[in-house]
Amino acid sequence: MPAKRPDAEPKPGAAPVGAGLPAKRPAQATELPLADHLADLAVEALIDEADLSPKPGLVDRRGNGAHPDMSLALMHASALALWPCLRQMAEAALTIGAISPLLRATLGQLGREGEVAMLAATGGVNTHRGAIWALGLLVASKALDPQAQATTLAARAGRIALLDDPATPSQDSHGLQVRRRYGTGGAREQAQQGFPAVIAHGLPQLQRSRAAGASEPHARLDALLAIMAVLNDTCVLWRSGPTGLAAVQHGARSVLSDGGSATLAGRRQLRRLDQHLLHLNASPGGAADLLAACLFLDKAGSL
Ligand SMILES: CC(C)(COP(=O)(O)OP(=O)(O)OC[C@H]1O[C@@H](n2cnc3c(N)ncnc32)[C@H](O[C@H]2O[C@H](COP(=O)(O)OP(=O)(O)OP(=O)(O)O)[C@@H](O)[C@H]2O)[C@@H]1O)[C@@H](O)C(=O)NCCC(=O)NCCS
Ligand SMILES: Nc1ncnc2[nH]cnc12
Repeated sequence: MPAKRPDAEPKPGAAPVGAGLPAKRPAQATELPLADHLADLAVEALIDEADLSPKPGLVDRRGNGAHPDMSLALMHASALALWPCLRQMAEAALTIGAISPLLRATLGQLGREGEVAMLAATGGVNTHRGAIWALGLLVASKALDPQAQATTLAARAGRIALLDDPATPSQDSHGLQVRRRYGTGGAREQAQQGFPAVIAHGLPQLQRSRAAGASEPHARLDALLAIMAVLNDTCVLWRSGPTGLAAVQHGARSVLSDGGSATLAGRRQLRRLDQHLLHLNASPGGAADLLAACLFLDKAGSL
């Protein structure tokens, strides 16, 4: 959880937290400005994703997976460094009030500033570029319509992503190089289509696994696997090409078809997948970002 901020403190003389409210209502939802609350939820989703273990090929509580330049502490530092940028994105959406070229340009500028903050916090390592993109759009979408549920939020985020940002630098990213080489879409297209990997796969799997009695960490691991099974992850393609992507997608499906991470057979498949990905130097970093988006939508979609 991010550190509690000064403006989260009750004002002197204010009614005690929860006074007159049903006992279980989260105090934070009623006390904080919406932009602060959405930034808190987004950062919490990033930290929950990083902590979740055992994730194949990724940084988690066990170690740095296929990323010699990352660690769990670095992921946490990166997530916390993104709070101001995510808050400003929500604030911009609240102020501008509608999907428009101005909102797109403002989010683009804030996103680039967020990337600078991330790189400063990590000493130049790209820990969360895809997450800034996905969560930035989703936080803005929720700020535009605080009552909206997950599917509507993701679809509206997609409409923002479809707008051009004239200030987008013509930098040759890994994602663009992969797109040229293999003809697949990446983070941009996933957002523009309304995050189908999350809405049609990650979130339903999260709910199915919970309903089947899986613990919360197992349900979240299953949601990650459901995303991995369908995503054209440019992080995987960049590092290990179509062979790596096939291994990720096939391996993730095998865990789920063997009963998921809560079963002994599923855990055996998961261990095999982790070893295989480390051998290939493959990392499903894009799927990890989308798991954070899924966890954000799970909470923000039911506020
Ligand atoms: C539109 C942008 C997302 C840019 O996209 P593009 O594809 O051009 O750029 P990339 O730099 O490749 O970043 C995309 C990141 O998105 C993640 N990702 C990959 N595939 C998907 C997918 N199908 N769906 C969703 N998300 C996906 C992925 O992030 C993770 O991978 C990171 C590590 O990747 P990489 O940099 O390749 O690093 P390594 O493999 O470690 O490299 P080596 O060590 O081998 O050198 C990991 O940390 C995760 O974060 C991709 O990295 C968007 O970013 C953009 O336009 N930004 C500009 C500002 C803006 O407009 N912001 C809007 C704010 S709302
Ligand atoms: N847990 C993780 N490990 C490696 N790259 C990531 N990008 C986002 N989350 C990640």
